[in-house]
Amino acid sequence: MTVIIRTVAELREVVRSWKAEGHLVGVVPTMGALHDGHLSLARRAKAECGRVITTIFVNPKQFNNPDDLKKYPRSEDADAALLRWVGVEVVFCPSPEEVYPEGFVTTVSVGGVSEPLEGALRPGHFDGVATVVAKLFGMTQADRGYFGQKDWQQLQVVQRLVADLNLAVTVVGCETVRDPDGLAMSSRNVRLTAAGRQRAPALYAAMLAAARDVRSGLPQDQAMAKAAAAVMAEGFESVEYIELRDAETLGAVVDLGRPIRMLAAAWLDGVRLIDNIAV
Ligand SMILES: Nc1ncnc2c1ncn2[C@@H]1O[C@H](COP(=O)(O)OP(=O)(O)OP(=O)(O)O)[C@@H](O)[C@H]1O
Ligand SMILES: CC(C)(CO)[C@@H](O)C(=O)[O-]
Ligand code: BAL
Repeated sequence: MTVIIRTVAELREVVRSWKAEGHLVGVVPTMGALHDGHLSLARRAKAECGRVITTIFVNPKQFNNPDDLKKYPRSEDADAALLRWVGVEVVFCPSPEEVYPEGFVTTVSVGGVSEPLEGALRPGHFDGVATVVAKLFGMTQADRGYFGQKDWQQLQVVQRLVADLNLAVTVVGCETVRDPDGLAMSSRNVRLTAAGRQRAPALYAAMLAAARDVRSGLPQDQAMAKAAAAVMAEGFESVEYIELRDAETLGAVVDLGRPIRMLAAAWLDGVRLIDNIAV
């Protein structure tokens, strides 16, 4: 049975009873408007944990753009139905006041890995993410937390947060789920026009081509510039970045022996798409 819980007190009560029964508890943090990407995280959590909580909370603190927050898709009833189908035990849907009651003043700020790319382009975003994720770990007392590789930099920020604060949770990074044409699933995709949706897979295609170019010896800068040009030729409004970075620190690639990630952000139809691949 799937139960919807809205208060921290009730959640703590349920988790206390699960732990007393010896269950491993998994948490899948989301902002709702669920798609198969989210459900893949929930299924993985179900396979690995005795009890699973999916959280649905559109966290105002991580939106640097008020318009983006206002337009963020919300579909709680449909989300609950999908989670019931996957069999998660609890859907935790707190109100903003429950998460940030009067008097709340703490901000968790992860250095280093939070600073470039998304951190530079969305000021305050990762402070908002780190703060709410730390709170969700505290509220759920989860043993395992499931995050998507689609938000690669976020995943590295969460790993750093857990390591630096010695949080007793294991972070599990899950593969990006894509539509058949290659577009990474994202809640914001519903805001694309039909024509934009047709063009959107060009981002992933350009990244795959750039990875092939780099492997066959084209200098990094030229390969990334070629990819950006290919995306613009498909009618994207702008490319914020297509870059190769150290996969863990998100710093510049200096050691070719370490894992490298290509990360991109681009605007299409007024929607900001992000993606990343291993190189
Ligand atoms: N296509 C995907 N494959 C795997 N995991 C995903 C995918 N999309 C989102 N996730 C993961 O689901 C969790 C919740 O993400 P979130 O609710 O922000 O959804 P989203 O689709 O990324 O929405 P948006 O990017 O528009 O904010 C995050 O850990 C995120 O990385
Ligand atoms: C991890 C998260 C749920 C925190 O609000 C959010 O950033 C997301 O949906 O990726
Ligand atoms: N999926 C990452 C959360 C955000 O874009 O705000």
